[in-house]
Amino acid sequence: MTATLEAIEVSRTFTSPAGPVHAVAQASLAVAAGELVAVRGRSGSGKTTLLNLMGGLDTPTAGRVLVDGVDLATLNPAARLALRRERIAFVFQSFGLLPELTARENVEVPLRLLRVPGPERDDRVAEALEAVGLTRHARQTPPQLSGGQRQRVGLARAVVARPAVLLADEPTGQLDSATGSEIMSLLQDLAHTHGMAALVATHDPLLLRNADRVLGIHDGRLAEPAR
Ligand SMILES: Nc1ncnc2c1ncn2[C@@H]1O[C@H](COP(=O)(O)OP(=O)(O)OP(=O)(O)O)[C@@H](O)[C@H]1O
Repeated sequence: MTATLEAIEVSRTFTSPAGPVHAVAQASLAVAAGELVAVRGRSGSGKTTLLNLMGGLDTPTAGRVLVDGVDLATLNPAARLALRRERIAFVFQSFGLLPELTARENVEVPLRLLRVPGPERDDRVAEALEAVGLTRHARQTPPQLSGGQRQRVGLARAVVARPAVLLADEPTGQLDSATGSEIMSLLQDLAHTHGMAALVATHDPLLLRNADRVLGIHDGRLAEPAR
């Protein structure tokens, strides 16, 4: 089976006053549709850098990143932006919600960017909120929601555009461990149900039981398995 998300010998080297930093070094990985892969590593091991490369937010110094078999480096900036909007979704530790908008309106944002017509938007937002169990809270704004509920809004917003790839950077980092486990389990359900290739960075070993596969990252180098 072709992988939805693939890295081939990807490296990212930063220059710093102290010399080059090899944040990611020759990383290769493949995530299939409907699979949730966790990348586990300590602070500074290269998780965020790897996720940014996989989502086209950063460009590798060497190697290739493929989404649906398309090498991101072959796309011009407009095509890359379009691919990011249509095929890739991010979930952040800090939720990344707009505090003045309701949960419903936050989830609607990606569909507005994609110019999805109003009635279809309404249906898809309702469906996404239901998938994360937040229908009753649709009219509340983020400050009126708990941390776990906010992250559910973040997940609904991530899946509403039906992306092929879901990237989550420490999505449970701000939550207590029980709520964090619930969110991780929901992420896995969403990946399975929607057939998304999901890549999740975490340093929390408790969350790994909800991953279909776990990779370790250490000094920018991936290793498998890491249980
Ligand atoms: N823009 C940059 N310039 C220079 N060095 C950077 C830059 N971004 C990241 N690094 C370095 O690259 C390495 C990997 O950082 P990265 O943020 O990917 O780690 P991480 O595993 O996500 O850490 P954390 O769990 O703390 O978020 C670190 O040594 C970091 O200092």
